[in-house]
Amino acid sequence: MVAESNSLPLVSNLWNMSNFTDIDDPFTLDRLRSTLIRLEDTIIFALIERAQFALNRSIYNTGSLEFDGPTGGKTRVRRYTSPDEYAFTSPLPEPILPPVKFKQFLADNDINVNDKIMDIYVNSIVTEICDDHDDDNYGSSATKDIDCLQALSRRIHYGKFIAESKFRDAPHEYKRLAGMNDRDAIYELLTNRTVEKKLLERLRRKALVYGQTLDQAEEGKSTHLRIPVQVVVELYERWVIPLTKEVEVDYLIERGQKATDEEIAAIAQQRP
Ligand SMILES: O=C(O)C(=O)C[C@]1(C(=O)O)C=C[C@@H](O)C=C1
Repeated sequence: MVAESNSLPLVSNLWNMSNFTDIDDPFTLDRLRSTLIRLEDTIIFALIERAQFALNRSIYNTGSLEFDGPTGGKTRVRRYTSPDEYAFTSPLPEPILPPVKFKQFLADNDINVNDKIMDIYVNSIVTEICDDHDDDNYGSSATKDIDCLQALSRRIHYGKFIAESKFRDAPHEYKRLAGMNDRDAIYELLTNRTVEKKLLERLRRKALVYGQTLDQAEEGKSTHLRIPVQVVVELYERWVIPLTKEVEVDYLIERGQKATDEEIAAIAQQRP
């Protein structure tokens, strides 16, 4: 049996059934951006969860993170059949739930930057948020690592959906630039500096509020933050946004080069 899902659920977890069957077009830029905003919360809380444990350097020796704990379990409930979930381990066990038929939005592609995310996470992120000592909480630390990695991966690969939406808004222009393999021009065209600035300001406020222990009466005044605000903002500035844009450029190059003139005309008619 194949379960039906008319639209890609954007707010609930995608490997569950959709609550969003009544949304006409779940792929407008505004809707997609609202998912990115919600994922900010997921990422900040995942980092806070990880930061309660020490760095425990030894768990990052080759092979240590390749365990079948949460990844295996979530695979069984079809997490990685969802078009915005990319597993860090393989091979994956077969899901025990029937497959969901997701509405096709993305063009076929095999863009996957999980190796880069893993490298950056291990060498530049977890080292910033955790105290550098060993507290023996290896299992808990690794479990929280998987949560952080999976949330970051989902956010960054969401760039494909954003890119497809942008492509449909300006198909001729993206096809032309992709035809010239002009990555820089595509990068400029997809960049929205106002959105990025607002995002970083919002993130600063969220990290400040979510990171508080609330052991002081007045909100916003707590001196005990569970994670440094600057680390969260820099994480986005240095890694999350640039990697999302890299995914977007990769996707748009492939998308534009493969699109036929007939397809471009049809898209332009749908989204004048
Ligand atoms: O919201 C968009 O338009 C995106 O492409 C996403 C994003 C981001 O990573 O947050 C990336 C590029 C834009 O400059 C703005 C924001």
